[in-house]
Amino acid sequence: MKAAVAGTGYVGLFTGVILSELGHSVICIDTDRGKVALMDMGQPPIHEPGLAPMMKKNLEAGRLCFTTDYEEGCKGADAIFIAVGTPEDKNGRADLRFVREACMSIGRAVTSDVTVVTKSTVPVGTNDLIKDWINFELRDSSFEASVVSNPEFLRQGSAVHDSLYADRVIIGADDQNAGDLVEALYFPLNLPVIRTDIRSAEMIKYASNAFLAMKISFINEIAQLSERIGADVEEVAAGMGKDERIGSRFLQAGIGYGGSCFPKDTKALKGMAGDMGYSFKLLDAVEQVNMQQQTVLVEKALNRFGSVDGLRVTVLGLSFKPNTDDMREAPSVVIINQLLALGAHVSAYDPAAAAKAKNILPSSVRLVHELELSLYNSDFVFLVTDWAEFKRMDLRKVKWYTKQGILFDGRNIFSSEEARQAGIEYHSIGRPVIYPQIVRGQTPHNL
Ligand SMILES: NC(=O)C1=CN([C@@H]2O[C@H](COP(=O)(O)OP(=O)(O)OC[C@H]3O[C@@H](n4cnc5c(N)ncnc54)[C@H](O)[C@@H]3O)[C@@H](O)[C@H]2O)C=CC1
Ligand SMILES: O=C(O)[C@H]1O[C@H](OP(=O)(O)OP(=O)(O)OC[C@H]2O[C@@H](n3ccc(=O)[nH]c3=O)[C@H](O)[C@@H]2O)[C@H](O)[C@@H](O)[C@@H]1O
Repeated sequence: MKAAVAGTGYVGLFTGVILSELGHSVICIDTDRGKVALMDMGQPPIHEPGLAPMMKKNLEAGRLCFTTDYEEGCKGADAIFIAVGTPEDKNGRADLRFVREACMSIGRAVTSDVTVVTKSTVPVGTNDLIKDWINFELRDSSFEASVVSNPEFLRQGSAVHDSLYADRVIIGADDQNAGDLVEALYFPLNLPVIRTDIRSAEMIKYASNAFLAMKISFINEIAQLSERIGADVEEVAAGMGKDERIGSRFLQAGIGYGGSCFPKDTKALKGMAGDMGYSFKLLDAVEQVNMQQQTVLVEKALNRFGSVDGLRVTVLGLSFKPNTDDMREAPSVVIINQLLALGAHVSAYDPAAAAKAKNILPSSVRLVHELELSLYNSDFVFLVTDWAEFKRMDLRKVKWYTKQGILFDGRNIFSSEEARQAGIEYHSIGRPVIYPQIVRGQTPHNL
């Protein structure tokens, strides 16, 4: 089959690459010329493990190509996917500007009846608008658009796996044939398919993201309490997660969720509820806890040192999660700005996100290109993103290279035992502080 995909961010590019991997002929359309030129040469504009070889293979096989031209893209397409961004607007609602522009371009370009498949995360009811926007452009022709809601559930950093082995494919369609067409496109993946009406499909996406965000905020509150009460949140999460009704995933306590979706989608869902005269009380708390959690590392440092004014801090990890260079809503930005406001000197290291971070962080942040170098001579270390490179690190390096061997781990990537053996002072989330073995006559403060 032939598919077109409008928008080549994470979701659009993956939709295109995966559909071409399944043997379909795919053309991806993006208004960003620079991006299209890059992708035409086989270079993905995002850092995502496994993407580049898959993209190159399908480009070379002639199943995948890129364009800025909607007429070229839409010509003969059995289905046209919309995967443009739906960022937060100034009121916390989803900004549908790009979706609307894509619809207008599709409506002007198609030369037959068309099935439009919405991958972008859009508020409930938007697919009705999408249909209207496209059909308005088609008003002088005999053609008509059908719409299908097909939300995306991939995670950045594991998008190849998530796409090939998705837990489910949601197909929301009022038109049976349009729904069948989308189901046929995914057929080779042999995934569980759930067919629903359009509004339920739209809601499934927001409800899923909000629920996952709630799970994270819940475990972060348990972490706060564990610290105060003398429990270990890692033990608690492991014990809770064994209950199949709860499940072990998304119970990792830390410095709060970030990224391009949880923050904006929880706000948008709250906004949708508000528009219906309903106050979504749980989501208020989820957001509040998340904001509080982004400040815990700095609070711990203030408790430990009294003031961080003039101290040198190494921040390990800048992207909002590992295996991506995405800096959107990254907790690192909030944390670094807090540190700078308190007079600390910040050096940072990230295995992939330095280039993107450079445009976002204040110029006073020293971006270092090697882990060991970033540690050298600092007063303490903040671990902010759980990159595998940090998990593999010999923890003794914190003792060897920094002034006092003090690590604040915002992702709990080391066990208390590892910290003990490395002889460092180790502060983490929801667990007791580990101090190096006290040598006679010394306290943790002058070790
Ligand atoms: N990033 C993620 O991991 C996931 C994102 N989503 C949702 O998917 C949608 C897309 O998100 P991202 O891929 O992160 O988007 P993005 O914001 O990274 O990229 C959007 C792309 O669309 C292009 N674009 C804008 N207007 C256009 C137009 N009129 N025609 C063609 N291209 C146009 C932009 O140039 C850009 O390349 C959003 O609704 C998001 O909530 C859903 C699941 C996962
Ligand atoms: O709609 C979207 O865009 C996507 O949003 C999330 O995916 P993503 O944002 O890529 O990454 P996650 O792995 O969900 O992590 C989000 C944030 O939560 C944090 N997190 C995650 C899990 C956890 O247990 N604890 C925790 O703090 C991560 O560090 C990160 O900052 C969802 O997991 C995807 O299913 C969804 O498709």
